[in-house]
Amino acid sequence: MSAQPLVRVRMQSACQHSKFALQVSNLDLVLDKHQILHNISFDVAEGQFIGLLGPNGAGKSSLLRCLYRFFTLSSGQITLFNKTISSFSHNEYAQQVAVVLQEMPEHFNLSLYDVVAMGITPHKSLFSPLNKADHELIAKSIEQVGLTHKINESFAHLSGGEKQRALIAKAMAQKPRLLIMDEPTSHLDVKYQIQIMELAKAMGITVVASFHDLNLAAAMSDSLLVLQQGELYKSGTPTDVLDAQLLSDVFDVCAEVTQVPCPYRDKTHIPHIRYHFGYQL
Ligand SMILES: Nc1ncnc2c1ncn2[C@@H]1O[C@H](COP(=O)(O)OP(=O)(O)OP(=O)(O)O)[C@@H](O)[C@H]1O
Repeated sequence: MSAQPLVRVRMQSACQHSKFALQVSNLDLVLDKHQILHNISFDVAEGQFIGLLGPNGAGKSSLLRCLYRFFTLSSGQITLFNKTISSFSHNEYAQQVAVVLQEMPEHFNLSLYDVVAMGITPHKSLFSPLNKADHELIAKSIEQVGLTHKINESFAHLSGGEKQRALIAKAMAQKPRLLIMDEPTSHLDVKYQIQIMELAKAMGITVVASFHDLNLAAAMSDSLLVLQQGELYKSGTPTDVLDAQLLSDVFDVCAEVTQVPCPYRDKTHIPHIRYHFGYQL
């Protein structure tokens, strides 16, 4: 691995003076005596869309689990809007951070509507009923993911992709300031892979999302973080990060990288990867 010096990375190219949503400092994670993450530091400016990349086992889910407090750091610090994440109460954190995972939670007896309504819970006091604005927000969130026709169906009976879209709608109803997504498009057909990421982007909030589709990550992300063997290997804009050398060194594939116009940013280009096949020959 052509390791780069581990520097404190500031991902704020689009907005030099905005405040940081997230600051990760010298993060180490040790599980069962194994060092899973090592000395990870980066800052994310508010409103940035960050793509988290790396091969299988690189530590993407583990890093995201640290961000959403499923794992406790072995050392280092994470702050959300200048406040260390361990100092938030459970409810305060749920008001700020929504999480969409690739695993499906079991909601056996709930309708799609009920599941999306759960997104509003952190903002309601105990036993306070949903009001008209809440119902409108739930219906609008469901409409935005294209599931209005299934609104009263059992969540358990939805397809994998429909469940994933329902969980995005729940995150939208939650109105978070940070959205964490761990491979949220894994069950989706290609149209919804793009649409879900565009919906997340349109929320206008800070997003940290892991991807295996590098072209989708390049198109959606303001900045990329590349992990390898638990370390931050490279970071920067998609154009800075994704080149043939990195794809060979980190992902062990042979590919050609060209620059194509970016659908989201005028006059900018983003990398487009074309993989070469024939590894078994
Ligand atoms: N609870 C755990 N206990 C021990 N080791 C773990 C635990 N969770 C993850 N690991 C290990 O940490 C490493 C990183 O796993 P992680 O799931 O974070 O990788 P990833 O980049 O998300 O991989 P993938 O792309 O395959 O989902 C792996 O070697 C994994 O076996």
